[in-house]
Amino acid sequence: FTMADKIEKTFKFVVVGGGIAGVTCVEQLSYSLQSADVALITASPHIKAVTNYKQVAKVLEEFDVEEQPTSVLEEKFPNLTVIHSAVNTLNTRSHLVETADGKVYGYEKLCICSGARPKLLIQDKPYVLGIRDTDSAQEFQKQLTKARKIVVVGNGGIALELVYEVEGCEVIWAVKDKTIGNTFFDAGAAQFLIPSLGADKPEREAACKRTRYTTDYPTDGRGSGPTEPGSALGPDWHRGLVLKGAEWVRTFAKLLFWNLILKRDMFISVGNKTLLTLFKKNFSPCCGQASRTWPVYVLLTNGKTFGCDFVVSATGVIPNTEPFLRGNNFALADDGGLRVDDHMVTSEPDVYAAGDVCTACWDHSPLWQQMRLWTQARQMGWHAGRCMAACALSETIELDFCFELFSHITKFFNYKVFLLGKFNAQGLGSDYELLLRYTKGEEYVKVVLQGGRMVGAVLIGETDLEETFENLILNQMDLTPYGEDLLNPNIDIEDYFD
Ligand SMILES: Cc1cc2nc3c(=O)[nH]c(=O)nc-3n(C[C@H](O)[C@H](O)[C@H](O)COP(=O)(O)OP(=O)(O)OC[C@H]3O[C@@H](n4cnc5c(N)ncnc54)[C@H](O)[C@@H]3O)c2cc1C
Ligand SMILES: NC(=O)C1=CN([C@@H]2O[C@H](COP(=O)(O)OP(=O)(O)OC[C@H]3O[C@@H](n4cnc5c(N)ncnc54)[C@H](O)[C@@H]3O)[C@@H](O)[C@H]2O)C=CC1
Repeated sequence: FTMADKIEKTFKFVVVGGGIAGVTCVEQLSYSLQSADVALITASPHIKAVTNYKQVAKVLEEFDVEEQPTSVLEEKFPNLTVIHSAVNTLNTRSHLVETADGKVYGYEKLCICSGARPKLLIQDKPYVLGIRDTDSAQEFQKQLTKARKIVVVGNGGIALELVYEVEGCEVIWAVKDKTIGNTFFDAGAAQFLIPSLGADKPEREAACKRTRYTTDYPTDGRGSGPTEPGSALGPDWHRGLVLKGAEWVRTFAKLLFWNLILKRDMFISVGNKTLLTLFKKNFSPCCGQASRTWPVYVLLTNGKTFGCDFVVSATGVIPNTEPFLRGNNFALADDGGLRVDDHMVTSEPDVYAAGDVCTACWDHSPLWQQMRLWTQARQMGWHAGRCMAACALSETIELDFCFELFSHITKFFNYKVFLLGKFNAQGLGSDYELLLRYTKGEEYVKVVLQGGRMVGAVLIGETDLEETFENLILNQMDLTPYGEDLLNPNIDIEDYFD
């Protein structure tokens, strides 16, 4: 039998993936073309739905995200069919997909929103864990309850959240950069945040304009199995999870080894007896661990060795492209994502992609860059849905305004964080100026100026400057006359520019 002999049904639109990109795409399609047959094929039993969407400013947005049963979507959109299975094969010439249960579906237009998975340093469960979906977060939590010491490798969003949240367990944080949080922060911001690592956490968290993610889900055994990747966790994923180690104490050691830097040469020897014995021969004990043996040892490129209960590899993501590549001719970007143009179209006819699986390869606005984030997954899914519908109706649409300016609202170490535009002067070379305002423990404000115009900003703490700064970046006003007054705390900057 060829795939074509087994076709169950042909849909006008098929979207693969029930994460935020896929669900937003499906919603947009079902809403714009109510007579069209739409199918959502997803490996996970629940979908991620955006709720309480609010536009904070022109591009800054916030929303809650809830994990919901797929029936909620089907009830809302009568033209939608949800198929619970993973896509195993795609044939772009015949416009067919085959799922893991052997069923074949035809499509006129397809959107791939299959997300990404952790780029682990080494695959070796349960000694090396990645965190992506609800299952992997629960596995991490389970392992942590038995752990005395863990090594966290990576310096991005997940590592930052983990080293702050984990309690009752010694944490060794292996960082290959000179400062912490390198994917979001420069050295100044890192310096501002470091004291929070040693400090007690506040009893009640500060109110925060941050996207909220709900990890509540029915405990009816419908959780996705280990072979089915679930959707990525998002903001607040650690809320509701107790992240405590075996030693239930409040005072715990958090070791920051700035010089523990390692990457390519990092070697992880996992519970294999031979390796362990060999390894122990050269093992130079540190941190008072001489008398213990550990399930796993980590040798860092600075020559230091650490034993621990397990390693968290928080070292970025790899787009989930594999099932779609065989037999097709997709152009891939250097980061492994499916290359898409400004209409979210891949290099294969009638195939679109959105969210973490794709790489935005259009000419970006000078103030935007792709980062694999929740907000961008929503924006891309929405834009892909609009483009697919417009194409079916022979209409043309422009790239949406949200891609004009990079914006991200989040929270680290219990501080509100707003990132705007070229917040770390990305790609500006040396042709920029920085203005800084820094109040220890309260706020960190950084403005990136180029030719007297604001092109980026980092706001940490309760600054209330986000809307004004977003406006100043978007309108590209010449700020030279204001000089350093721009950040003068005694001047109400909002009145200034009204
Ligand atoms: C721990 C963690 C914390 C995060 N925190 C934040 C944050 O604070 N702020 C923020 O902006 N972003 C955050 N992110 C990133 C954010 O979650 C992702 O960028 C976003 O969820 C990506 O959405 P997506 O729809 O592209 O992919 P995903 O959410 O990964 O969804 C992919 C979907 O595709 C399905 N799928 C995969 N393969 C197949 C297949 N072959 N067939 C059928 N279905 C398939 C999966 O089951 C899933 O439903 C975080 C990520 C993690 C892991
Ligand atoms: N609050 C937020 O906005 C959050 C966002 N996220 C997003 O979720 C996704 C996954 O998060 P992360 O895994 O933290 O990815 P990331 O891309 O944010 O960070 C990866 C980190 O790993 C480091 N790294 C890579 N290879 C390494 C190696 N071999 N050895 C040591 N370090 C290495 C990189 O320098 C980088 O610091 C990202 O897209 C991230 O933006 C995650 C958590 C919170």
